[in-house]
Amino acid sequence: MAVEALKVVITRPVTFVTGNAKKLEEVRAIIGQSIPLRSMKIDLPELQGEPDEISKQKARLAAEKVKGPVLVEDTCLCYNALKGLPGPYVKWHLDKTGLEGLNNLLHAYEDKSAYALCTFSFALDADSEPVTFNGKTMGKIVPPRGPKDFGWDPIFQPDGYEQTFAEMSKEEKNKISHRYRALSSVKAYFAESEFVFKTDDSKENEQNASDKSKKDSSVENEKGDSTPNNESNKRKREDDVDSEATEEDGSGKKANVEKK
Ligand SMILES: O=c1[nH]c(=O)c2ncn([C@@H]3O[C@H](COP(=O)(O)OP(=O)(O)OP(=O)(O)O)[C@@H](O)[C@H]3O)c2[nH]1
Ligand SMILES: [Mg+2]
Repeated sequence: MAVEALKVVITRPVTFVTGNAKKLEEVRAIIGQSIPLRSMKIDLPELQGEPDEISKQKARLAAEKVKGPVLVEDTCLCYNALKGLPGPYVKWHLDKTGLEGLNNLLHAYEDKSAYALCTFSFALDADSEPVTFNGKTMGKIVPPRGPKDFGWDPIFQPDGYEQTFAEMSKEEKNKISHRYRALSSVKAYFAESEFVFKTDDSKENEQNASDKSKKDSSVENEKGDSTPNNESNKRKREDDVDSEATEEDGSGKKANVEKK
């Protein structure tokens, strides 16, 4: 009885909210079946500040939209010579100046060391304080090598490896990446938590994932409003989540979280 009283029953899968299809791909590969998960494309605002606060605020905004349990993440690429910059602002550097620009930022410095940082936040609902999980991979910034299909992977060479993230197989990257490390903590948190998932619709959500004809939801079309330049908002980035990667039940149900 006492143990049951501590259980928190969650009746909907955790919604991973992102606008980035490549992130989603890696998150799915790393999480596997360990947590009931679906995804939703919402372009959350690009916030300023420290990584933990940015990630927590993303979770609060996502939980307000989803009205249920959410997982979000924010990724930083931090140069030691620049005291952690570009950090959370790497997306705009990449968009505006490309890989070459990201490389040139270190032109005047001998120290090319850097780290990739991933900060996940989980919020049970819009009223709960988000819980944050970090993962870091140390490495250095090098001239681009490898396929250019995901962000700054071609210029990041993790310590102890001769290859950049882009040159590695996905399986190899997912064993050592910032995202893998942060998700290890997320998985441990759920394994040790008082949460019990009773998600009748988990089958349905898996089907939605492979339903290629599923149309974009109204939530999906909501845009964050902090993009510094409308032009870059209009441009379809190759790593944007497309309708194929979107799973959304569109129910707008209230948070299905019962505290027993
Ligand atoms: O080479 C890479 N390897 C990675 O492992 C990785 N993870 C993220 N990124 C890029 O770094 C910026 C983070 O910004 P970010 O966290 O705000 O992401 P995002 O806006 O694309 O999606 P989201 O915020 O909707 O989840 C964006 O340009 C991402 O494309 C990566 N690039
Ligand atoms: Mg973002």
